[in-house]
Amino acid sequence: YLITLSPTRTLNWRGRMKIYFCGSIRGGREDVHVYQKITHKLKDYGSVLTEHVSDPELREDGTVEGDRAIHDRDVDWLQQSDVIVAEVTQPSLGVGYELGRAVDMKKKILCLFRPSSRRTLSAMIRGAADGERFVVRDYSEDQVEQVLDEFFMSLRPPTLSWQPAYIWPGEALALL
Ligand SMILES: O=c1[nH]c(=O)n([C@H]2C[C@H](O)[C@@H](COP(=O)(O)O)O2)cc1CO
Repeated sequence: YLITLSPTRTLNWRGRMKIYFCGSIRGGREDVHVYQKITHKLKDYGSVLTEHVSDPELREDGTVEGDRAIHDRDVDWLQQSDVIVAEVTQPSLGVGYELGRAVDMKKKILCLFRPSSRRTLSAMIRGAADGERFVVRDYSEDQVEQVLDEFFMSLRPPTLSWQPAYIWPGEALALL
């Protein structure tokens, strides 16, 4: 009973996550095709709150009122999200800011960097990695799916302390 119920719960949890995807907008749109690939794959794992980031048609005017609305909406989405995935190859102030706020909110974070760009990732991102809550992965474009699968499969569902009977023995061991 325990063994059959728990994997189902875990799968349901994985497919229903709220995912905040970060990618450069005003920092430069050169990598938008990679953002599309990532967003497409992320949908296997839940809903992507920031789908507009990967929209090649995205146009924004940059008015003060508009910017405040974008900022407040995005901070609210960050708060709601279960996990943050950021493509950090193209440097972006907004993405850096989002990551800093997300660290403060103690969110689970995956940063994806492509060394083939010949850029060097900021020390404030590479140096924030702890391999647990803040993960930085070097990857190439053709590895998008594999890298995301590995990351999401490594996530553990939140502990349901009020529902201990549904914890699979394997998970219970992992939580110890
Ligand atoms: O129009 C926008 N909409 C929006 O959601 N953002 C957020 C999401 C992106 O992950 C990030 C991009 O920041 P930047 O524009 O500084 O590159 O900021 C940023 C802008 C423009 O700065």
